[in-house]
Amino acid sequence: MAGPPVIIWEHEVKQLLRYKELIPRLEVALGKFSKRDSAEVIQPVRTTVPLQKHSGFLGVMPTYMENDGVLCSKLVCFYKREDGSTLPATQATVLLLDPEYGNVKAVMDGDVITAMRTAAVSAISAKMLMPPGAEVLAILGAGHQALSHYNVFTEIFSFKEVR
Ligand SMILES: NC(=O)C1=CN([C@@H]2O[C@H](COP(=O)(O)OP(=O)(O)OC[C@H]3O[C@@H](n4cnc5c(N)ncnc54)[C@H](O)[C@@H]3O)[C@@H](O)[C@H]2O)C=CC1
Ligand SMILES: O=C([O-])C1=[NH+]CCC1
Repeated sequence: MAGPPVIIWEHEVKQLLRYKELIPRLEVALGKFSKRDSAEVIQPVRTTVPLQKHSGFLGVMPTYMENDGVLCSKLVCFYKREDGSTLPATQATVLLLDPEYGNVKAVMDGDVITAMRTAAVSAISAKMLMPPGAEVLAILGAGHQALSHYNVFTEIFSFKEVR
């Protein structure tokens, strides 16, 4: 009989996730996804449920990696907030399941995962597309994604200036 799921809170995800480990793992996962081999990665397009009354959406984002034995789904709610609102624009949770039995093994805070994963894949694309010798990093906005993009881009590249 499987025990109850482990809960991994935001401060624990923050301690565990490091760009220097996340980036190579994402590069491997993206490579597997590109092979279009269903034993490597099955990742259907995100399903969204409109939350019209609240100007938002629930997004459901499942993935199965049969060869790696990984079954998980992110649940993310995102909203169009009024200017000056202090409410979060995005809130996410990631569930890790046992693919053989179907029980939930871990419930993880998804906010830090969302911030870091999104910025990390931007950095991976920049590794391939950025002109050599680029000196200025420009970021539009100053929210969560702006901060995580600032963090990863300044960690792995050398810019003279950030705007
Ligand atoms: N593809 C993905 O995996 C993800 C995409 N997102 C998207 O990234 C965007 C940013 O998300 P967060 O950083 O979490 O939101 P956030 O609410 O923390 O930050 C948004 C920032 O944009 C600024 N902003 C809004 N309108 C602007 C304008 N016209 N000009 C300049 N700045 C403006 C706001 O002042 C705020 O600083 C959203 O569109 C969100 O849906 C977020 C998470 C994951
Ligand atoms: O994919 C994602 O995590 C999100 N998309 C828009 C807000 C969050």
